[in-house]
Amino acid sequence: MTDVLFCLGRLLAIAWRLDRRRLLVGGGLLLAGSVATPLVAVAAGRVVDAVLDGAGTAATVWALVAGLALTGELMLGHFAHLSYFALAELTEERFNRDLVRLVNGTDHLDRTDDPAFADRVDLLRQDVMQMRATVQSGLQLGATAVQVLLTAVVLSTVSPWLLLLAVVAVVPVLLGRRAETDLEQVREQQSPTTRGIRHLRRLATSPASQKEIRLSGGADFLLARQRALLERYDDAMTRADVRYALLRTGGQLVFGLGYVAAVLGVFLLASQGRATAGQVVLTVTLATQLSVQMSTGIALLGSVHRAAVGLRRFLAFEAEVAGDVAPATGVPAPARTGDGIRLEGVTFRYPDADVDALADVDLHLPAGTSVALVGENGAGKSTLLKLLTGLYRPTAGRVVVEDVDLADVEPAAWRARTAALFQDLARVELSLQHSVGIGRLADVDSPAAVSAAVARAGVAQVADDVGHDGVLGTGYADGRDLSGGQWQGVGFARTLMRTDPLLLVLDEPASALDALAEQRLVDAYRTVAADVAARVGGVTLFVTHRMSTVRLADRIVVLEGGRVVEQGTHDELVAAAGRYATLWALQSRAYATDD
Ligand SMILES: Nc1ncnc2c1ncn2[C@@H]1O[C@H](COP(=O)(O)OP(=O)(O)OP(=O)(O)O)[C@@H](O)[C@H]1O
Repeated sequence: MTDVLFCLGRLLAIAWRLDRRRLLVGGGLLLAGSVATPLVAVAAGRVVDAVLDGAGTAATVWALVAGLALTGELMLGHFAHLSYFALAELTEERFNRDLVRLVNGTDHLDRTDDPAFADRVDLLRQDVMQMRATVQSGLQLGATAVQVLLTAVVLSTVSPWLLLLAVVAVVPVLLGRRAETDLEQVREQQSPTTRGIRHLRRLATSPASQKEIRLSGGADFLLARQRALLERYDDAMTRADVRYALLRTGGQLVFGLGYVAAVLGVFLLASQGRATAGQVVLTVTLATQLSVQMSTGIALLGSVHRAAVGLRRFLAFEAEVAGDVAPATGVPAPARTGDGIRLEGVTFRYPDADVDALADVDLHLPAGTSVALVGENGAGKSTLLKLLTGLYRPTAGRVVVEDVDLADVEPAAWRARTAALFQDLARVELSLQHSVGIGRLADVDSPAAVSAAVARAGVAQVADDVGHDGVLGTGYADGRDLSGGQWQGVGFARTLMRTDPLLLVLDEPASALDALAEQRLVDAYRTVAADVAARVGGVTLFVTHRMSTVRLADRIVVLEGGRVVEQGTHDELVAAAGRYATLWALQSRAYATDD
């Protein structure tokens, strides 16, 4: 019960802050409506007694009271609904906003890569929907409690023994709550399965994967896997539903027996002349109402209880995120670098992985240089970039910028001084202005800043075709879809919104580009790298498998199995006749053969 009270207190306090007028109007109308139900029963009893006494006027007055109470109850309910519906919308919006902030609020990506984290976010989304309804449920629960209280008071005027009926009515409430808790537990245990079902559904229908699925004929395979998961989910939920139904039926049965005893008791009193016919009618009506009120109460309590579980989950998540956000250390990012960036004994292992993705890496990236990272698939190149951009924290060792450990630099300050284009770049389906502008929020609405970034990235043609207000992609509006290479170009422009990065990172920036576009990108990259180097001593780090581009770098670092195995200039590494020289020879030969 403490959970329910805590949840109601918290949500009503939020609703109070969001719109106290609506909360008061909705609550007030519901409370007024709750008086009407017992009043109808009292009036019905009085009508019967008045008719039996031959008191026509009294019968008419009480009949009018009953009619008015009934009409009032319906109308008040309707107007109350308008108020709490609007409140529910506001509450949902507020929690959704918080959720987006929290999911993006951690300083590091470590948990975002974790499937369990995705489960939790999925569940939190459902919790928000549940909490949306709870302001309404909470108010209705209050009104129902008042109804039950009034009903009990009126019943006690017939016989104090009838108060026992209200006590018996608590049994279904308790069993109902127990049933809800059990069901909620099973639902939570099943969340990896439901996530799997949703994932397979998305995989089979999303435009990104549709082509391959269709061509490979994989739809049946996905459907079969989805069916297997659905069966597992249905099995678990059916068992849980049966337990739920049994517990609730047990509770209702206890109340049913109490109800029968109460009605028989009043019949007995009437036969002894100790109760009037009107009181028999009153008891039968109120006892029936009590049953309805109690089951409404149980349902509402269940809904609030579920919301309470969700709210606890939400608050725990909020506290965790707060714990993950480094306290503002006050160490700002340096204005420019003279020494560059150093990795000292850096080791990194992904959560739940068995081996290190990077092991004991010592590396100096001198200020103002452009560095190419080379290595086979899985060598650790992208991981290194993620550590340098501060998205991950090293498991051991440190990244140092101008003698300051990156761990001590305020994450937001470091992020503001890094610009990155990752190979799994985000297709930001907004207007071109915002899709590019979001790269530097201060200039998100500045057409001049976006035009400059677009020009520097060499994708002015796309901007000319689409226009700044033209929507990119077809995800939410009738926008213009771009080719893979054009998306990459737009991503590059987004990266270049940051004009003074200490670290510019490009992970396979040309993987989707044709030869001409690649050349344009390489030219743009060289200009930008030189500019960044001259102005702030920034380091440009890029990953590419194309050796012709690698060759242009001031320095080349070769990674293998998470370790740095070679580094130097192109000429030095070719002369060393090691790993790099082999890769260079392989690609040169391929080009020579192509020729
Ligand atoms: N999110 C993750 N969770 C667990 N392991 C991961 C994750 N991302 C990468 N890895 C593993 O870490 C190692 C290094 O991966 P990384 O993506 O850094 O390689 P890469 O050199 O960039 O490869 P590629 O050239 O294919 O992009 C690989 O063994 C990979 O399987």
